[in-house]
Amino acid sequence: MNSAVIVVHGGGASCISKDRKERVRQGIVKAATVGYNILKEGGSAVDAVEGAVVVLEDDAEFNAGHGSVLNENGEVEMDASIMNGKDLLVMEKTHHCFLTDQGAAKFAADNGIPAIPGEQLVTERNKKRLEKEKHEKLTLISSLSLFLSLLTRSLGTVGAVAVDCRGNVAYATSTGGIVNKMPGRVGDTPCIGSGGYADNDIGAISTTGHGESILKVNLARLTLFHVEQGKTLEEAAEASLGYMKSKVKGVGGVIVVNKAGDWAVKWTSASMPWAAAKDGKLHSGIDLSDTSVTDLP
Ligand SMILES: CC(C)C[C@H](NC(=O)C[C@H](N)C(=O)O)C(=O)O
Repeated sequence: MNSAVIVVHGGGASCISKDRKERVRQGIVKAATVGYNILKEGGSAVDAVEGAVVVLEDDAEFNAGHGSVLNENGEVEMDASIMNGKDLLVMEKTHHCFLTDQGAAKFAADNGIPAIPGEQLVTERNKKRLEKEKHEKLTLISSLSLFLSLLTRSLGTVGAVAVDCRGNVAYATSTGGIVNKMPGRVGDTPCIGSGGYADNDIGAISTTGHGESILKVNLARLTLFHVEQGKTLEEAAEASLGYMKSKVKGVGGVIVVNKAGDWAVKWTSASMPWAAAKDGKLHSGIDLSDTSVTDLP
């Protein structure tokens, strides 16, 4: 029997205020705990990553589901993907890999998923964020302010990777994308190989960061390629994030697990809220300096 492992992330954040930090940590810990309990009850890795990501989608602190950032028109347009490492299956109820817009809405309705009006996902914080972004875009004069605005543009994409007791791995990633994006913009998050990847023979990974950069280097598959070549999860993550930075100046973060139950978290953004549950212990952190380990209930 494999030991169950789940790792979750809450995006590649920039500087988070102290009180928000606490709410973010609570959300991340809750998601990891929910996912871990699913695994402990014998649930599959796919069920665990889905359960963990749903917790974060419902939490308005994160840029996914309720609390998603807004596009140029002030609307929510979300991207998400999920994958089973057992058979590389992306969907359980269709053989297709991608569904968008009206087709996705019809598929959800046909499967009994209740429709929620887009406005219900819009929060005051994100309305303000869009206004600020639009204003800054008009007044940007120095490259420093451009850099700072890029750093704060989008934070709170969510993701999870897990190994279940049967040794299957899975990932799920979900996001509202980047604030003030063009309607119709598709990021890395729904794209298999960029927003994540899962293959029992290698491992599972979920990514966050500048979507256009992640897409250009296929960050998820690139990281697992390094694992296939014999690097440790940590070394592989460092190599792929380093490549993305040097090649396209993109920052981001990844969480990775393998069948053996090894796990790693790595980021080149200022910080990345994350939590990992394994062997009854919960590891979590936001900045490089604040990793903590506690016993799970
Ligand atoms: C500045 C970055 C590190 C923030 C990061 N953004 C995303 O992950 C966006 C997603 N990959 C996309 O492009 O649609 C976040 O949400 O935390």
